[in-house]
Amino acid sequence: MNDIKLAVLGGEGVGKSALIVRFLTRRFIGEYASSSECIYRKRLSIDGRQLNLELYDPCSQACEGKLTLTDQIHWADGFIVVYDISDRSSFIKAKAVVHLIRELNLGVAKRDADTLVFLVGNKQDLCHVREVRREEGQRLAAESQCQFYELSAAEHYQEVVLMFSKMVHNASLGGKAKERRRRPSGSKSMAKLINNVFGKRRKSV
Ligand SMILES: Nc1nc2c(ncn2[C@@H]2O[C@H](COP(=O)(O)OP(=O)(O)OP(=O)(O)O)[C@@H](O)[C@H]2O)c(=O)[nH]1
Repeated sequence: MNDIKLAVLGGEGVGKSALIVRFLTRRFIGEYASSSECIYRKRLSIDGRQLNLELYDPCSQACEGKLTLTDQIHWADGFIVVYDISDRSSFIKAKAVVHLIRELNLGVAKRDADTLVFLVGNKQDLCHVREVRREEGQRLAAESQCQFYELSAAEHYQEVVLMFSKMVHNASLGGKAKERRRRPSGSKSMAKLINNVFGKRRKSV
């Protein structure tokens, strides 16, 4: 069975957990416990093949044993780099992350380079307070050979699922045999994820 490892990266509060939880549970919850990094696991069937999906959700705050960004990049097969369209500083951070991925992935085959980094402008529902134009995201994606999405974890369930499904599909075709840096701890089962979302959320919506 194939293992697919995806890292959802980006600045603080851009909606990384919201996107992951939306994809895994269909739900959008206003606030998430985010004091620790974690890996969510899910079994998927894509094109008739069974896959073990691991989704890495980093913790933006300093926490013990936290993977460095470089470690995160080495660990993953594919990257979803998220910014918040209503926060320019998050776009600058996303740009830096994309550039670092490109620097560290110089040896990756061109086909993989094109398909395995997605740039995602989240919180499209906040377009009335937009600070990053859609064209800027598109330009960065084109310059950096990423696929571009602008969507809202809060309002666009179908788009979120499509985006993750496309990435899983691309990563499953990548057939990567690269050395993986496995994390023995810090993983969460679906039960724990649901507990995290519903039992420990910081505040309700
Ligand atoms: N309006 C709106 N708010 C969103 C959306 N996605 C996430 N949020 C909100 O943005 C805030 C941060 O969301 P998180 O999912 O915790 O973001 P994160 O990137 O995981 O945060 P850290 O782990 O702390 O870096 C929360 O208040 C979410 O409710 C969205 O699509 N639209």
